[in-house]
Amino acid sequence: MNNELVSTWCKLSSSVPSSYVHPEDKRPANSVINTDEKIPVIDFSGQDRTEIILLPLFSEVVGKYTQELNKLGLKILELIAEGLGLDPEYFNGDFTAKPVVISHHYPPCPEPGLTLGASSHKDPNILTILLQQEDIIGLQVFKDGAWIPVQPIPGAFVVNMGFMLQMITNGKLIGALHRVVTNSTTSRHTIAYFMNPTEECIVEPAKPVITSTSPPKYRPLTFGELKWNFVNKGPAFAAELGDDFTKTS
Ligand SMILES: O=C(O)CCC(=O)C(=O)O
Ligand SMILES: [Fe+2]
Repeated sequence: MNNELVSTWCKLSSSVPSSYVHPEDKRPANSVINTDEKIPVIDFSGQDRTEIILLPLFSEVVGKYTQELNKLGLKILELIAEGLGLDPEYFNGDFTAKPVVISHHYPPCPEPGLTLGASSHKDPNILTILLQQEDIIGLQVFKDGAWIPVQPIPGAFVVNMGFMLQMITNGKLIGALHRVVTNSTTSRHTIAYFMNPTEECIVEPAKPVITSTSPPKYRPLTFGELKWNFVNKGPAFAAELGDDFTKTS
C-alpha cells in the first residue's frame, strides 16, 4: 500500500516518470527567473483582529480557519471594490458564497528541472489566499517575461487574484499567472483558501466598470462553465476568452 504513495515512490526513484516530464519550453530549468523583483506586501497588523486560534480538533481548526480567512478575503475584496468605484460590499454575496480549502503536498522530486509541482495557471475563482510553508520557496509568479519566486514571509499569506476578478473588472485587474516548482531535497506543504462563488453564479464585467471607452471584453458565463473549461482546456480556454497570459499589467 505504502509503495503506491507518491512520497514513497519519490524516495525510491532517481528519475521522473516520463508522463510527468513537461515539454522543453515549459520546464522550469529553461525559464527566465527574476529574484530581484519584490512581491507587494500588505501589513494588516495593528488594525486586524484576525488572530488564528488553533484548537486541538481538526474540524474546529478548519472551521475557524475558514471563518477567519473569509473575513480577511472580504476585507481585501472590499478594498478592491472601493478602488474600482464599486459598492464596497459588491463581492460579499454570491461571488464568495462557496469557499474551498485545499491542502497541497509536494514531495521532493528527483529531477526538478524537468517537471512542475503545478503547471502555470491562473486560478479561475475570484481570490485565493495561500499559506505557504515558511522554509521553502516553491511558488513563482510570472511578471514582465520572468518567473518571480514568492519568498514565504512568516505570518503572511499570499493573495492571488483569479481570472474571475479579471473578468468582473473587465481586465482592469489581471489574474496572477503562477506555477509551483519542486526541489530534490525537501517536501513542501501549502494550504489554499479559494474564495469561490456558487456554480450558477454569472461571471461578467461589472456594469459600473463598463463605459463607451471600455466596452465588455468578456462574455457572460456561469462559474461552473468557467471552472470546467479551466480544468479541461486550461490556458487555451483563457485565450478563447481573449486573455493573453503573458500580459501582466
Ligand atoms: O501550493 C502552491 O504554492 C500554489 C497552489 C496553487 O496554485 C493552487 O492551488 O491553485
Ligand atoms: Fe493556483
